[in-house]
Amino acid sequence: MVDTGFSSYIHKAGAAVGVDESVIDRIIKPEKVLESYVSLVVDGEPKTYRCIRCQHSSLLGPYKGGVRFHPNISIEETLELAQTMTFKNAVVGVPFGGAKGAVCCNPKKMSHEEQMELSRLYIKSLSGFIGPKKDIPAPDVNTGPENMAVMMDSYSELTGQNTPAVVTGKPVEVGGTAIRTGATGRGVATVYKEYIKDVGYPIDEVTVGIQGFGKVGQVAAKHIEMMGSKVVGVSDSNGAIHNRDGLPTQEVIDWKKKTGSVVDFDKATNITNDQLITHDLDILIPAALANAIDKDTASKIKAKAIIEAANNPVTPKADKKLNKAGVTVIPDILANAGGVTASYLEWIQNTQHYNWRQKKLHNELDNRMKTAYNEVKKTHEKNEQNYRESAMQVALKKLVKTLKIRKPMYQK
Ligand SMILES: NC(=O)c1ccc[n+]([C@@H]2O[C@H](COP(=O)([O-])OP(=O)(O)OC[C@H]3O[C@@H](n4cnc5c(N)ncnc54)[C@H](O)[C@@H]3O)[C@@H](O)[C@H]2O)c1
Repeated sequence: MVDTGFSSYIHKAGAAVGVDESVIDRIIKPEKVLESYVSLVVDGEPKTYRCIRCQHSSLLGPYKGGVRFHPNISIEETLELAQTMTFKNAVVGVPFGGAKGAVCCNPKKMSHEEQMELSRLYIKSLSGFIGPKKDIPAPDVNTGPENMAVMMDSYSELTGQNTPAVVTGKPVEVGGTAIRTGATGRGVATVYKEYIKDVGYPIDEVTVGIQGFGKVGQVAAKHIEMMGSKVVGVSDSNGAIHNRDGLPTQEVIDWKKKTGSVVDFDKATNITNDQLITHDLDILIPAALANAIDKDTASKIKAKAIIEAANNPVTPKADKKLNKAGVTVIPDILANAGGVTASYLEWIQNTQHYNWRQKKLHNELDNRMKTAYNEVKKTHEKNEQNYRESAMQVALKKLVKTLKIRKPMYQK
C-alpha cells in the first residue's frame, strides 16, 4: 500500500543524500490512515458513503491537506497525495505536515444540500482527529469554500468553540482570505519568472502553452501575459486553441465563462489537446489532471521546460524520458505550492484573530515562493541534479533532521 509512485522519488532522494533505509521507511509510511462510513438519506433512501483521511506526517507541524469528493478514490491514491503534501509543505517551508482526505461519492449526482451534509458528517466522523493544531482540511477536487464553511461549522458545534482555523479555503466572510483562489496560479507564475530569469531567456520572447484553463491555469496565464510573455495556447477538456502572436488571456477567460469552453475563441485557431502539449513552445504548463504526460507523450514534447501546476501531471516514466531528452521539469511540490502557502497565511490570521491587508498577503506569498525556488535552485546547481531531485532532497533533509530531533531512536 505504501509503495506509491511518489515513494520511488523519496527512495531516490534518500539514496542521493545517504539516508538510512530505516529512516526512509519511517518517512514513507503514513502515521495514520482513517476510514469511516457515514449515511445520508438520498431520494428517500438511506445511502452509505466511505470517508478516508490519510495523515501521512506530522513531523513539521499539524497535518494539512485537501478533501476531495470523487466516486473512485483509493487509500493508495490518497496516501500518495498525502505524501506529496508532506514534501510540498517542507519545500515551501510552511510548518505543516501532510494529509489528504476523500469522500467516495459522485457530486454530479448529488444535490447541493446532500454535498453540504456530507461535508458536515465527514468532520463528525473524524472528530478527535481533526483540529487547528491536529489536522486542517482544505478544498480539493469537487469541494470549495462552501464545503469548508460547513466543515468549520461542524467542528465548532462538536467542540462548542468557534474555530475558523480548523479548515482553510473558507469564504472570506467566515475567516477565509481573498488571495486563496488565485494563489496557486500566482505562485506558478512567480516560479516561471524566476526560472526564466535564471536561464536568461528574454521574458517577452518566451512562448507558453497551458493545458487546463481552470482556476490555476487562468490565473497563471494572466500573470504570465502581464510579465510580457506570449501565452500562445490554452486548453480545457473540450479542446485547445492557439495563436502564435499570443492570446489575450482575459478575453479567453470571458469567452470560457460565456460558452463553457476556450474552443472557438475568435482570435485563435482550434487545435487538439495533444497538439497543444506537443507544440513548438518554450514552456509547457500542465494545469489540468494527474498523469497528463505519460512516456509516449513525453517523447513528442518540444518545449524546453515543463512547469507542473497540476499535481503529478508527469508520470515517473515520462519524467525519466524528459530528463534524458534534456527537458527541464519544475516539480509540482515547488511550482504549485502557492495554494498551501496562502492557506498557511489564512491559518495564521485565524489563530491570531487578525486580518492582514491584501498587499501584505501577496508580498508574503511571492517572497515565500521565490525563497523556495532559490533554495531548490541552489541544490540543483550544487549537485547538478534535476529540479525534482533537488526539491525532493531539500524536503527530505528537513524531514530527516526533524525526525532525528523528535525521535531519538533514529539518531544513528
Ligand atoms: N486549485 C488549487 O489551489 C490547486 C493547488 C494545487 C494543485 N492544484 C492542481 O492543479 C490542477 C488544476 O486545478 P484547478 O483548481 O485549476 O482545477 P479546475 O477544475 O478549476 O480546472 C481544471 C481545468 O482542466 C481542464 N481539463 C480537464 N481535463 C482536461 C484534459 N484532458 N485536457 C485539457 N484540459 C483538461 C478542465 O476543463 C479545467 O479547465 C489539478 O491537478 C489540481 O489538483 C490545484
